[in-house]
Amino acid sequence: MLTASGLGRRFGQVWALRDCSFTLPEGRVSALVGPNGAGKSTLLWVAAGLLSPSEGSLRVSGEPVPGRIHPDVAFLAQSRPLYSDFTVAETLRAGEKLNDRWSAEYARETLSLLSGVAPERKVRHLSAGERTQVALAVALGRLPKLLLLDEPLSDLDPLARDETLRILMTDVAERGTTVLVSSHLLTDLAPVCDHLILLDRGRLQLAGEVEETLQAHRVLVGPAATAEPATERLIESTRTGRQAVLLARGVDAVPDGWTATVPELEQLVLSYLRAARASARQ
Ligand SMILES: Nc1ncnc2c1ncn2[C@@H]1O[C@H](COP(=O)(O)OP(=O)(O)OP(=O)(O)O)[C@@H](O)[C@H]1O
Repeated sequence: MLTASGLGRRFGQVWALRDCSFTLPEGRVSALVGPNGAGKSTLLWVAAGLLSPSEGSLRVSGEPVPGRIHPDVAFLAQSRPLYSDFTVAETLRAGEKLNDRWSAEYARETLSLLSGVAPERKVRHLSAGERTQVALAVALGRLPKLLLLDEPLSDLDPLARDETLRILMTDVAERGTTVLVSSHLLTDLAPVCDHLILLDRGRLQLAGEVEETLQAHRVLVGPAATAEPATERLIESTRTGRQAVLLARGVDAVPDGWTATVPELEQLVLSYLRAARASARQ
């Protein structure tokens, strides 16, 4: 559905995105994670066709992304661009006029499942969370094949967050939508995402199936005084008193006195980010 090859985007001298190659699995939810300034929004803008790549290429359904939003794609930008003078009902009507493919019923239903923002309310009077919900309803009303969401959960209360994730899962299950969603709220996202893209300072740190990626790693805990177990790649090693805790990829044998467990998603992501930070400081 979405394939990036050697993708990069530069703003002046700064590369916001560099040498990114990955393929998003169709009909699945992919989480796009990374610290502030990692390049997540830039990647979503390029994927939406609203920002051109400085190098490499990006294809949606096998075709190069045009310099405008593709009819099969819906993008929820972080700024939630909506006309502030419109009411919610006028916003949904505009969606109908501006899109060849549009389901007024689906947009209305999404909105009512979320918060039931009254249709006569002006967009400029909505709270940040209510704007997000209207923007999400507009995005889904386009019946996209690829849904790009930039921090959709950030200003939602826990109930709306839960409902949003439920709506996304239903959409993926019933319409086979491919979703790429950026978020700092990894704990919320973990139960719904099948695929992970981890960015740091514009570079891809990890890209792959969540379960496969977790199973390829181990958290090793053992006595700090003994030799570290042999691993294919040591990501992070920390020592607290007499105990050593390692996160590693490709662990064949676990020596006596050591334990090995599969990491949690959040633990894996944090280890990769700390390791990338440490190597950048050297
Ligand atoms: N229009 C722009 N002009 C100049 N620099 C930009 C522009 N947009 C982004 N950048 C820079 O590109 C880098 C990546 O920014 P981006 O917004 O993509 O990160 P992000 O991962 O979405 O961050 P956050 O989690 O804080 O939203 C940052 O260093 C940012 O300052």
